[in-house]
Amino acid sequence: MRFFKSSRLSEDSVRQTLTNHGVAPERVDSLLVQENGNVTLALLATPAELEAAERDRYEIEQVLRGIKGAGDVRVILTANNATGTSKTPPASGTQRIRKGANLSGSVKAQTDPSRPSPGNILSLPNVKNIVAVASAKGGVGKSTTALNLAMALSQMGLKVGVLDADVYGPSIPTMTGTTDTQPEYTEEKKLKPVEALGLKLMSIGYVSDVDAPMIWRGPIVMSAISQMMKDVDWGELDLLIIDTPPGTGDAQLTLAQKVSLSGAVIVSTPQEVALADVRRGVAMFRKTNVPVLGIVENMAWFEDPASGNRTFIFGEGGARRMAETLSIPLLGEVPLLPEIRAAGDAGHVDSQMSGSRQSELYAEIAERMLNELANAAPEAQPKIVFE
Ligand SMILES: Nc1ncnc2c1ncn2[C@@H]1O[C@H](COP(=O)(O)OP(=O)(O)OP(=O)(O)O)[C@@H](O)[C@H]1O
Repeated sequence: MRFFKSSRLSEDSVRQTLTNHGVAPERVDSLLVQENGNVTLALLATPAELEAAERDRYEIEQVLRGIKGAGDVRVILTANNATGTSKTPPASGTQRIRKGANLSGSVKAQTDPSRPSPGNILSLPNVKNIVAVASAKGGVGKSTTALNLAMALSQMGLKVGVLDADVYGPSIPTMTGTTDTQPEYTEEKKLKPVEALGLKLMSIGYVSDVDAPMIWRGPIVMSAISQMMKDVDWGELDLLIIDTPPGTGDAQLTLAQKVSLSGAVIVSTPQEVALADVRRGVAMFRKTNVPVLGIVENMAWFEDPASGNRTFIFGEGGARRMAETLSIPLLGEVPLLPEIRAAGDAGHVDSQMSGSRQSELYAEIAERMLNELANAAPEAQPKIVFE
């Protein structure tokens, strides 16, 4: 899609208005003024100034809405890119922007006496369960697990959404072949999730320019995630799976504290060094009273396609032992399967699903996870009958 400067409302006049209201030009990360007067502005903010920046964001939105000729106005906060340099300005005649997101809306704040931060708990009224899929390290197959698990749950007849909150490397658009899809808006100016593979999908990759590596710290990660939760029209869902950013730092802790999670699934590879991280992940969720539904051991072994012989590249049974030690269920062991990698990279995760080894493995994992969820929060369960 190409955007052209408006004859009525120009980028220059918006910039001038911003300057008049004390917004330093270097804080403008990107600006889009569409022909119909819609304005989308990304403002730079550092984690330290986030609260004040949120107030600014609101005020600036009001000011821009007041300009003659302005249509929909969206102001979003963003972090500096890794080098601290601003991005290349748009070519003349057209204006480039992070994919625009209408990220204003409402979310029901819910108090939960069992959580350490009873204020600011984010829940979604029509979503029965929110489950985080987490890993202490990147690259262990967290997104692969989140997506395949979501698909297995959907194939059981549940309404499932996936929120790709892996701000460091959103991979759900690639894995679902939806990188070129831009979410549309509802009449209420909420983002419609992208629908693919029977799932409702939303990713930071749809609403942000992911070309530039970003520094995302806890508050900014949380701000992005809460915007993606509350400003997306998820509709009724039995389960929303959150593909979380890898790690056990402040970003993950904030997420565990502030999102009303029904539970967490931890993904790990089997080697000891990875398992040491699992302890930290489990401790973090336990500290925030989020039930750990279990561990998925990914890349558990390599299986020779010809002979069926297994090679335990990363060691054998590590996650099983760790699950026993920590008294959490082992939801499943997924071997290194070339078709899992190929399907994920090609954006055809569903191509191997029907009746395949992969589909059976993830169906078992999904079934165990639902059982754990039923134990953790029996009153919030989706109704499902196994035959
Ligand atoms: N069981 C598996 N067999 C074969 N390939 C796999 C398996 N699990 C994951 N992969 C591949 O490993 C790579 C990393 O997986 P994925 O993106 O899911 O990891 P991640 O933990 O989400 O990583 P990041 O944190 O960097 O996003 C992908 O190319 C994926 O297709």
